[in-house]
Amino acid sequence: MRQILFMDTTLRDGEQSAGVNLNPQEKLQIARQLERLGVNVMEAGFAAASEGDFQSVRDIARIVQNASVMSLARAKESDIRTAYEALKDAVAPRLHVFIATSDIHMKHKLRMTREEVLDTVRSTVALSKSLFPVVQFSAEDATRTDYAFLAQVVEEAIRCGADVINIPDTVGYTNPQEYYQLFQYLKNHVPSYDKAIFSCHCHDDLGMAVANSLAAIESGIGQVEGTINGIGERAGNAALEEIAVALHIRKDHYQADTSIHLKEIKATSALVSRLTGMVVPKNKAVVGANAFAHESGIHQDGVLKEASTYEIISPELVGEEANKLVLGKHSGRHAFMDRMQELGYQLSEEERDRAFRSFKQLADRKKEVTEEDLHALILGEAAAHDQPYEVKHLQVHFVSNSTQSATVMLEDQDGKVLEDAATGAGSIEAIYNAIQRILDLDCELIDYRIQSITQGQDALAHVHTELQQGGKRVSGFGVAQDVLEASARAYVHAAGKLKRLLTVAR
Ligand SMILES: CC(=O)SCCNC(=O)CCNC(=O)[C@H](O)C(C)(C)COP(=O)(O)OP(=O)(O)OC[C@H]1O[C@@H](n2cnc3c(N)ncnc32)[C@H](O)[C@@H]1OP(=O)(O)O
Ligand SMILES: CC(C)C(=O)C(=O)O
Ligand SMILES: [Mg+2]
Repeated sequence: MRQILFMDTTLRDGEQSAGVNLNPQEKLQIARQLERLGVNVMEAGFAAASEGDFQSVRDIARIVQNASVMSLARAKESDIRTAYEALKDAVAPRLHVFIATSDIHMKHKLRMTREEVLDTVRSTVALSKSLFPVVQFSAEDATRTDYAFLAQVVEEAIRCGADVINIPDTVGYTNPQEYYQLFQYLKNHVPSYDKAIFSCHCHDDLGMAVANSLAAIESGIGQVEGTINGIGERAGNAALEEIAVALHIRKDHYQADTSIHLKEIKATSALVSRLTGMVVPKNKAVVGANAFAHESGIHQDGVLKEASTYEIISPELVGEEANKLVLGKHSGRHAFMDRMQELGYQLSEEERDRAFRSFKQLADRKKEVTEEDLHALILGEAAAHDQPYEVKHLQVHFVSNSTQSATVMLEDQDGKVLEDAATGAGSIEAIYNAIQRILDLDCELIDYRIQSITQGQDALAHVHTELQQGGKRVSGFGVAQDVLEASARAYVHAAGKLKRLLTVAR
């Protein structure tokens, strides 16, 4: 198995994401975590860019023991010497010197001829090599560079001392097949190809950064570059965690090893997201919140029987706690019953059917049915089945700044339907008056409490009531998504008990 080196540039190219600005402490925190992750090289910054960047590169160079620390530098003597000052205390310092080689960049940005660029490559790579044990040279915008000229530049860079040659797809322009062929071309047209390690560096403008990186690896290169969570300039860089996991899961295909401790992936991703403020999309591969979540009944059933039916990556592999079977409207009985058992409910066949029906009704209205919902559901079911009356229908007419009216329909245990209407100062009072009329009660509401037991806009409401009449005091509760419905259920629960007690006492 060949070894693929991982060069992480979260702290340099990643920080080039619009709106991201890491302070030196935050960069140190990320650097420590990258070391734990096991990257071979970390690009700590661009030392000549600012005083703050210089300090960060120097601080990181002083603490990192198990990875090479690198700074970016333009092909300019002053940038190279500044990087040298920042990196001189590193255990394994490395310089990354770059210049653009595409006609577009040379003509419009650098305003240099090919000959001038070649001369600059020779002199700056040689200077870099006189200061650093390891020099990486990048031909910026390589994928839009004339291939013959690129081969010439690369040969000169290796001849002048470059140890690593990076062929960046700076603007995310290439595709897997073309990038693969470009490395093949260089292998065949750069005489000193074998004297350097070739590296890929991809951007995601066309959404192909990871695929392009994997194609480069297939073409035989030794180093891959990218960032955690794929953050970076414009659409970002290749996501290193995705590449590491792809190489691991498809080892049969890529036949390559890495030094990445996959278990550190989740922690690294979370830290980078928190400190940069770049939120990881839920559906992002490997580290998204939904990466190990199954919602549909058929998938959940498969995963419960054998996880590999729908999971090619086990969550534990990347430091994620466990997969998640999200209960929602696409879930089936297997997942529902599995969760019920997990929550400690031993339900009879009949209770199970009833609970599953209620769950499906709730799931139709709610994005995700949470554990609290399930407890509430069972609680509500229990309440509904230990009482003489059930709310069948509720209609409330609300008029602002006026008396409210409600029509309530109840069903008793024999299936008899009872209905009445009443008014009240508020909607709940109107409902309660209607229920009192139906049950022929003249009770006092001692306590009424409402609580949201689940989270979000579609949370379930839990209402508690206490009623008193003729020296008898009873309580009841009701659960529903709608507050008025939960209130009606809670009142009917208590009123049913009260009616029973008063009848027995007579
Ligand atoms: C593909 C990449 O990601 S490259 C890295 C990009 N990262 C950054 O630019 C972040 C840090 N950059 C900075 O802080 C600033 O741009 C600095 C400090 C580097 C330079 O700032 P300034 O001196 O004000 O120059 P400015 O950024 O406006 O322009 C860049 C200059 O560098 C030149 N240049 C660009 N790339 C290179 C290179 N690889 N080698 C030599 N010169 C270069 C440009 O031609 C331009 O030169 P000019 O001033 O003679 O026209
Ligand atoms: C500095 C270089 C390597 C770069 O980030 C790019 O070309 O994308
Ligand atoms: Mg880049």
